[in-house]
Amino acid sequence: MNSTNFTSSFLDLLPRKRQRSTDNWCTSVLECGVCGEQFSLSGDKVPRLLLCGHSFCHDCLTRLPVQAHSLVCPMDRQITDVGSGGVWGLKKNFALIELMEKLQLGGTRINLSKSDSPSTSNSFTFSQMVCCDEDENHTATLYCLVCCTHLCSDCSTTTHSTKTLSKHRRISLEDKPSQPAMCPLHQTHALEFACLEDSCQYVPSMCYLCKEHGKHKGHQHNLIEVVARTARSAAGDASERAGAFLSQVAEHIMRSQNALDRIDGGTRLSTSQTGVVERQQYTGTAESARTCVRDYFCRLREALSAQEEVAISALDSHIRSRITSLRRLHDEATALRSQISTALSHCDNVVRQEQKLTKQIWTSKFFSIFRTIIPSYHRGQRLTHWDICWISSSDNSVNKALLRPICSTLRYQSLLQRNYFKVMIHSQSQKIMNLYFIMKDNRIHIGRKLEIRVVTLGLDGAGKTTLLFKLKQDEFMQPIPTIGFNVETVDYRNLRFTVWDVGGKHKLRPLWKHYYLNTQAVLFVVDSCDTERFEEAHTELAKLMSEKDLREAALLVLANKQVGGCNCKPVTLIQELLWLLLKQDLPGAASCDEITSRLNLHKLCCGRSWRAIPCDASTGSGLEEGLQWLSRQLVAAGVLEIP
Ligand SMILES: Nc1nc2c(ncn2[C@@H]2O[C@H](COP(=O)(O)OP(=O)(O)OP(=O)(O)O)[C@@H](O)[C@H]2O)c(=O)[nH]1
Ligand SMILES: [Mg+2]
Repeated sequence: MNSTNFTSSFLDLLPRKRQRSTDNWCTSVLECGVCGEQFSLSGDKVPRLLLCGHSFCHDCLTRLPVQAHSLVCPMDRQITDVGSGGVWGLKKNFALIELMEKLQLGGTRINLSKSDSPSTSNSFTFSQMVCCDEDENHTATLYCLVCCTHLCSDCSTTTHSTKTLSKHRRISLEDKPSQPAMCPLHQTHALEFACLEDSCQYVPSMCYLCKEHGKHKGHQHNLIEVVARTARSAAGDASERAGAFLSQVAEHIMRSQNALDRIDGGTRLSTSQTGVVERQQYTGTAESARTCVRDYFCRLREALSAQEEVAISALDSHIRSRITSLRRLHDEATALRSQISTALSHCDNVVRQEQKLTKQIWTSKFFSIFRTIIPSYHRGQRLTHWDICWISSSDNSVNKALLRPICSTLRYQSLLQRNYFKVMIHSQSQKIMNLYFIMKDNRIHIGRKLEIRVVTLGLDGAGKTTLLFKLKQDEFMQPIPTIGFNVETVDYRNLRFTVWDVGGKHKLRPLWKHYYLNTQAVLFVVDSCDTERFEEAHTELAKLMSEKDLREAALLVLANKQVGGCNCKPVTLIQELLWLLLKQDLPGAASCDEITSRLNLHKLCCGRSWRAIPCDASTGSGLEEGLQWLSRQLVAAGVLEIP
């Protein structure tokens, strides 16, 4: 039945005098304002309520545009927030639904159906007043499914009073099926019962004959209406639960959407005072957090840049002060340099004058020496290479000037010794200038020092390193045992001794041979107190003396650890105490003569220039004597002569 039928039936219910005035009201209240179709109690045409109070059917609302979860009322443009659940989130217009239900139950026949047929779906049907088939004056309230008759209550009792007819099933007229379904096997009988047997393989609906005599005989069964009502109520419950669940889901969706909106932000519609709908952009918490972080780092950068400025300005001021002080120092240094230059030039002048003077002095000194030598020669005393020695040097300038007058003088003399003459010619031809005259102990030297290579050997603990440091620095030290070697240069008069001190431990002695080559003198140190090791010292010395590379080397045996460098034993209490305090030169120290004898030096060093000298590294006594002897021996051996 269409909407017009429903409206007219409804209006029939109203008092006649009100029918005309309420005509428009019924139309607007019971019909959707968008599609113009009547509302239904459920389904697509159920009325849903907007915030502004207007109701529209569900179907039309779903077709309206939703912007930012908001619907605009097609009537008055008011905004309704539908949330994330969409149209499903809108409340049904229960007042309208209740009204429609009351109209249905109000004694007047209202047929609220949800038929699938297009003609009846989604519409109410108000049936006409049905008369009782037995008596037209009666209004039918029952329908007999077997007789297919409309009956009032009284007529139903009277007509179906017999035993057979009383079994006819009669239903309320409201439940009368529009087209009663007929049994396919017994086409004159309606389908009244439903089979409840799970194992039944036949169609579950059955007629009376099927139940009593047919395939469903003996099966559990119930009335179709009862089964349908049960099923309907179960479906209703399920639908209710689904609806509740749906609203829960919608609520969750709405909450999550709200949370998302709070985080992300977005757009919302709002109505201004003038009634214009406006879009409003709002920011989420994420953007606020980003802004906070940006602000923080911005402030941090500003603070850093301020600190940078402060640091740079402090650095600048420090640099400025340093530059100022350095400039001042530079100026002072420049002034000092000019003063020193002036002083140097004065010094140069003085030196030049001094050199002239020196040259004259030396020339006259040489002449006097020559004058001494030459008369000696005249007297028959022969000049040997011991008396005159000539050493080369790279320093040409001064001595060339010195040699010239000497040479000329010597040429003038006719009585020159052969060696002497040869030396002078040699010097002229090669233009080598340093000159040494060694006249017995009376030496004169001009030029650089003579290099002498000396190696110090001896047993471990003899005092080699102590002696070396005493020679070099004139101080008594407590050295650690030497592993490897020490080397020092010691200047003595016009000589420069390069002294190699090699460790004397037993396992280091095989390394001694690497120091022999070009050695001009050997210092063999003996611990005078360690008498028990004299034999060992003798053995090592004997090995040394047999070395080919040391054949020409002078040997100086230093009997170390002797007080005052002499052989005296401690006789006074003070001497005794000194020995004990310094742990030197114990009373049992052997004398130099004893050491000479114990080491058998006379035999061991036969044919070589050697000497044994007592010494003391703590006081340095005996060292001067040793060096003096050594220098003489080297000169005597011709080590200092020009080859
Ligand atoms: N009483 C006394 N002790 C000395 C003297 N000379 C050295 N000594 C001590 O003897 C010890 C050994 O001295 P060093 O110079 O190390 O002996 P070394 O010959 O170099 O020994 P190595 O390096 O092992 O070959 C040290 O404790 C020195 O202080 C001395 O003249 N008198
Ligand atoms: Mg040493």
